[in-house]
Amino acid sequence: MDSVLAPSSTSSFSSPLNNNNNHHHHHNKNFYKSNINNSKNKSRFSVPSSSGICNLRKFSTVSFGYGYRYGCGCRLRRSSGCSKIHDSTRGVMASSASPENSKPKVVTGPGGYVLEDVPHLSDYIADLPTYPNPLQDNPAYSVVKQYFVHVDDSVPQKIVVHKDSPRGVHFRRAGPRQKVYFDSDEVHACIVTCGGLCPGLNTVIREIVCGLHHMYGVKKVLGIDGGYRGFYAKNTIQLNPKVVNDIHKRGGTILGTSRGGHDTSKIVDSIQDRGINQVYIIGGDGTQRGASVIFEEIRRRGLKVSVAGIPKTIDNDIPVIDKSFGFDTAVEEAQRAINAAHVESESIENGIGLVKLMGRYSGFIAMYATLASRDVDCCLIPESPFYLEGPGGLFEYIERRLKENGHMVIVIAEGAGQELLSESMQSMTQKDASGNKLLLDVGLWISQRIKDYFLKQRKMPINLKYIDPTYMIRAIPSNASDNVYCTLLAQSAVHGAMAGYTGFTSGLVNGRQTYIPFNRVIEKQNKVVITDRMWARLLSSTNQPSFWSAKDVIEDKVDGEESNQLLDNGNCSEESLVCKEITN
Ligand SMILES: Nc1ncnc2c1ncn2[C@@H]1O[C@H](COP(=O)(O)OP(=O)(O)O)[C@@H](O)[C@H]1O
Ligand SMILES: O=P(O)(O)OC[C@H]1O[C@](O)(COP(=O)(O)O)[C@@H](O)[C@@H]1O
Ligand SMILES: [Mg+2]
Repeated sequence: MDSVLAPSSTSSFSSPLNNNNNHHHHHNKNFYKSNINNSKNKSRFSVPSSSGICNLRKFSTVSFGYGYRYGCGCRLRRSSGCSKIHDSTRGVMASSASPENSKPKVVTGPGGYVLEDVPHLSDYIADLPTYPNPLQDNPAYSVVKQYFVHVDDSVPQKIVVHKDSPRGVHFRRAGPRQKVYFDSDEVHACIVTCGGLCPGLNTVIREIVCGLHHMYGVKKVLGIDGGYRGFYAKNTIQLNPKVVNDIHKRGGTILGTSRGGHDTSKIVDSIQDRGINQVYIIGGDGTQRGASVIFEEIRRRGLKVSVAGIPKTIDNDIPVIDKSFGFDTAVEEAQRAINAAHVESESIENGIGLVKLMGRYSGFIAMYATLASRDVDCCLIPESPFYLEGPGGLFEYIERRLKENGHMVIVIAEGAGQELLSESMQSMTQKDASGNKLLLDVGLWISQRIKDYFLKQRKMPINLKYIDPTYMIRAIPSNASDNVYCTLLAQSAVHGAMAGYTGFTSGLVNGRQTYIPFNRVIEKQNKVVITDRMWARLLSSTNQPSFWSAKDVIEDKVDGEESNQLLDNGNCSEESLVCKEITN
């Protein structure tokens, strides 16, 4: 690595990698106190409240960059006794700290090597003490040849390269570090789950709690009830290995979830008030956006609080990562609905089995469920516009399949054909509490259109059975492979937070666990690329029309340059998940 292009914009930048010689502070419980007292703004820290002086030993946060930012774990802060001091402190912080967001940390090296690094607490807090990683005394890990991840280990985003290709973008490899930035007793972690359900949420919760407890001896873990708003509007739940022991066998999230309710300053106030110093945020694209602004506010206040995201999305629409947890489970569960549709349609004359699957903007579940099943004759996804009437349209294809085969199965993603629906129904302006567009039910709509066309227009008897298993798929526990995947994601997040990294999402890139900066997971959406080989495989397995005219194909070949470029820069391998990152 030869240069840091854009380190954090805070006053002091010290690489976490070079900062391993501070462990002489180990067990110095008065560390914060002594350093605060050494600060040139020392007088600010001894303002008495009506209930006495706040216990400096309880301070969970320090920053020396501006000399007078601090946080406090004191429970009295919201009470009349302490609020004046703390509120005024927030005022001071707001006026003194840099208002702009942190800049991406990019490190370059020889041969076109680029590391898109994640922030570290030491980027904005000077002289943080480090401690030996407690894992080195863990008997389970004593057999591991290489205990700790090398400080320079990184994972390439693109693994298909040419002889002369530059080394390209890399992400920091996840895993335990030799030195950690939290003493076990000092850690007060919290976990929150936001957005829609996804198989595996409980496994991630379980493994964060057990990982913190068993690997790092952390005892204080708080569950935030009901998503982001739970930080300031709900009770919390104490979590320990006993409480979470068998939750991975249940669907949903034991913590509850919600959409909307993201109030950054109330959330960060709550984090500060409770003395929380590690925040684990499990959720989809919206949640990671929320996590990113929470991180920025925490950094702005100079708090020693690590923010770690774990990407959750049943739709698999988060970019960079190979695939999201719960996706395999969803594809597997979708087989049951597709099988039912097949059995039903096969058993009656001109039977049509129609299955709606989730996928708001990305049709991965529908595509993979179709490819896995082999009973599907047509798969409709949001990325591939289709039309109903006329040559090359859906109705013509249905009629042909019924004549050839006597029955057919159609899989449709919930976000497919929305533009056709909005033409015939009122426009889609409604949004959910998080600001996501509320979709019209494409399954009911298309069922009706098919029935009207064949029964009324063509006077051809058909039997259509519509199955909507969407919430049944989302609500089940994760399968075996997702359980293992969830464990790795959760443990990686724990290792990262303990090592002082922050503002990162834990994710699988080319089969290796990495830390990805928030900006990379929130800037785009992962989409099926319909001009790539995986969609061609699907078309050839179903024999469905592409719904593309020759003109469209030629036009797309011209536009295609862009998507190929995206593919090159993206995580997508044509042999695994074929995808495209689009800008929101
Ligand atoms: N741009 C944003 N900034 C801050 N918070 C957001 C943003 N988008 C969504 N959120 C919050 O993230 C949470 C989950 O978002 P949502 O879109 O419902 O689900 P998901 O995270 O699964 O995509 C909600 O509480 C929502 O308020
Ligand atoms: O009815 P809800 O809970 O809003 O969920 C429906 C949506 O949730 C999803 O599963 C995606 O949810 P997320 O954005 O939370 O990942 C979509 O497929 C679907 O449109
Ligand atoms: Mg989402």
